[in-house]
Amino acid sequence: MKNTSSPRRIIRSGDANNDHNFAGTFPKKKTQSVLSRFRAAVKKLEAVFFCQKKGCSNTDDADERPASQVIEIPSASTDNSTGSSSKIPVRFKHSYSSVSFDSTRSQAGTVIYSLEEISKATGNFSPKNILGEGSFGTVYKGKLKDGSFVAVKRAKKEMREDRLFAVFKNEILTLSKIEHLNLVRLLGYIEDGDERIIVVEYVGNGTLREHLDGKSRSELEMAERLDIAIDVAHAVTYLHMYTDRPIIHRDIKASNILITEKLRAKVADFGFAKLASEDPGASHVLTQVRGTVGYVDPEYISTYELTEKSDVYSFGVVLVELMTGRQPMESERPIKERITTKWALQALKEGCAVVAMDPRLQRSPASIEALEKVLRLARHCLAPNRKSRPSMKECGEVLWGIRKDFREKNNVRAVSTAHYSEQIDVRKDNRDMFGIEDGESYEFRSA
Ligand SMILES: Nc1ncnc2c1ncn2[C@@H]1O[C@H](COP(=O)(O)OP(=O)(O)OP(=O)(O)O)[C@@H](O)[C@H]1O
Repeated sequence: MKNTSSPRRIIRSGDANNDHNFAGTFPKKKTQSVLSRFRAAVKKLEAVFFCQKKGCSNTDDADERPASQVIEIPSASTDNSTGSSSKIPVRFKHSYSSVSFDSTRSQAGTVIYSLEEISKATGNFSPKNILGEGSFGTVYKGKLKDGSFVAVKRAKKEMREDRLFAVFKNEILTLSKIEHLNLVRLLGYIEDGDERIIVVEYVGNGTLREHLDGKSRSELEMAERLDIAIDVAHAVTYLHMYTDRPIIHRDIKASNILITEKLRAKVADFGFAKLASEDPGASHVLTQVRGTVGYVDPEYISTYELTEKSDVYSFGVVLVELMTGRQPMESERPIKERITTKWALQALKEGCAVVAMDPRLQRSPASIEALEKVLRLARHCLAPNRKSRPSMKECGEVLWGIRKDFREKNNVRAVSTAHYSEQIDVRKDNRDMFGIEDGESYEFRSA
């Protein structure tokens, strides 16, 4: 997701071609039934995938974005990054590969909408229905015939066809495999002429970044921030552990976390996601570096090796954002504060984490304790060596503990506050009873 201040994407080009494009196009017979069109599409993609596996083609990675949206880091001249896969150190305990599809599962519940239907739903893509702009294109709010709301992601026309197809396909195929309360649900898609549209669940309360920037109606207190962190941890744990093959999101960031009316979180934007190999022994995939500046695992940048721990690193950055309210990089700040993770973890180290606490958060012993614990977990997630980082599941468990302690301590406070307000109420009753005006001094003596 993107707003004007959102960080830029990284694409590191020219390295191993272990990633593959989805080439080809969907069939376009409009008379076909919705389901049979989707099946045909998946079959075609499977054919391409198997062809790639046999070495028929070795195209570049799927998810290039337009040049204006990405940073291209020149490929390193070291032997693992010359662009020749033969020079890449083959350290695959197991290998991750490009997406393969389970045609029966991936179709479940997905609808192929007609352009007319979606055009109508969005008021002919009216600017007043624009929810935001991303590197893929414009996102509109749509209202379907049944009255339900959807988010309509319409790809930019000027995007190069093959690149666009790849991003589009990656998002559809990844989303069609998943179903979790904390992940934005794919509802359907459109491929019609040069139109590429993805229809997803509408999440109506903005992004986490907007909330942290104070651009939304509701303030996020510590309790809500802990809930959101847990929701994201659950969503990513599900991607890493409970799908048929692990999925690495590769772009976990505050602007890709959508907030519901109840202030819970849903992770969105699967344009960069990757599926793991079917080989259960594999430990990583060699791939072009994708992600957003400030969130990308430095070990992934330097080795090109992608594992689930790269998502854990990005999650560590999000934890720091949640506690400080700041963006990962703030160039207007004094030098020491420009890289938010560094600044906040230094404050933690010096025993003054509260200095880095979001000024919007209420200060209480319970919230300061939660802040310190979350920053400690973030430090763990941000470990330079991925082996030292916790799994996403462990992050979720630690956060559960933090939330439990916070709630208990907060409840104690709430109870004592309630007791205090009860006393105040009693006093007020007594005032009323004795007709004493507010502000007048009074004294009650026990009988
Ligand atoms: N499901 C949704 N429900 C409601 N609003 C959404 C939804 N998806 C996206 N948006 C809005 O549209 C904006 C752009 O989203 P989009 O996913 O296109 O960005 P993006 O392509 O991920 O950006 P980038 O790729 O540059 O990170 C978001 O910031 C958000 O405000």
